[in-house]
Amino acid sequence: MIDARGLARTFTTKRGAVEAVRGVDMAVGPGEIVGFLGPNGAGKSTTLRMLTTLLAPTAGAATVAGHDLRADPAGVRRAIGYVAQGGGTDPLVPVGEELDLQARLHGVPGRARRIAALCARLDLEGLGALPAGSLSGGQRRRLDIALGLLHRPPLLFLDEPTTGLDPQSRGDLWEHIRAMRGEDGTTVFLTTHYLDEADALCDRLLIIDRGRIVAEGTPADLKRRVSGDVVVLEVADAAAAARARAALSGCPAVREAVVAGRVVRLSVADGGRELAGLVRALDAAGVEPSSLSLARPTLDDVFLTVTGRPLRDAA
Ligand SMILES: Nc1ncnc2c1ncn2[C@@H]1O[C@H](COP(=O)(O)OP(=O)(O)OP(=O)(O)O)[C@@H](O)[C@H]1O
Repeated sequence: MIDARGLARTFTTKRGAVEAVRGVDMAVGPGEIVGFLGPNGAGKSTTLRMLTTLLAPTAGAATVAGHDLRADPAGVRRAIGYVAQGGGTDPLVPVGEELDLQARLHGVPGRARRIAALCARLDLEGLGALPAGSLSGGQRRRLDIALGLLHRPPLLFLDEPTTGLDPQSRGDLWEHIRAMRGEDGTTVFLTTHYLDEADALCDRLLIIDRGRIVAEGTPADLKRRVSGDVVVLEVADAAAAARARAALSGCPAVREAVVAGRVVRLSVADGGRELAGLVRALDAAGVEPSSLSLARPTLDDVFLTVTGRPLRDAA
């Protein structure tokens, strides 16, 4: 569905060239839900804008939904759905009118039937007469997705689909996205800042950092790459965190110690056995943790291992 080779984009600014995307290779198969993950400024939006023809690449090539990005951008546009961050609906226009207008614009055959089917599937029934601006956050996002799916695209791009939604609405939307893939086999390519979303929703993840893909695989594969345990401790302030890091870095059991604010994350081979030694080292350094926990690796830890910095705090 997506096959990109060396896709790159450099912006020319007054202060010089900005290499936003430095050569991205990716292959996304039909029916996959792929999450595109990375901290702020990593190059997610720029890549997405190139794949959806909104921005021309400065180097590289891609085939998207069977069409060449450079030679046939109109073909790409006809074959994809794109739901931008925050959507694009007019808040004053009633839901039913918006759907009908967009269906006409796309020349959707049997449009009343198509709209009814999408509204049933995305839980939008009975909302036709309401202006889009009066919908809840979750309903609005589902309306945006319905609009993106009207012309039955085999590939749907979602830019941060659940940002700003409450946990319940986020979970609901994940269900809808999974159902859509299950029923129509729609391929979904989504960007997200949420690691739980990447973990729960996506079949496969691509992690981008500084314009390059730095890791890819299923969430489980990626987590398996980080062997051992993670010890997370919270201390009083940043100065104490720096002291804790210095003291713990000297322990042979600690492979890596990274500080983010008042939190110190340690990568250790066997957390259960080594915990007592870590506490003694902290004690000797005069640092008293306010909390200490032992956990299995998360996607955050994967990012830390791959790039040497935490994803969430970098974001
Ligand atoms: N039009 C532009 N002109 C100059 N630099 C740009 C432009 N668009 C993006 N950039 C720069 O390119 C880099 C990548 O930006 P991009 O928006 O793709 O990152 P992102 O991963 O989507 O970040 P976010 O999560 O904040 O949306 C950043 O350093 C950004 O400042």
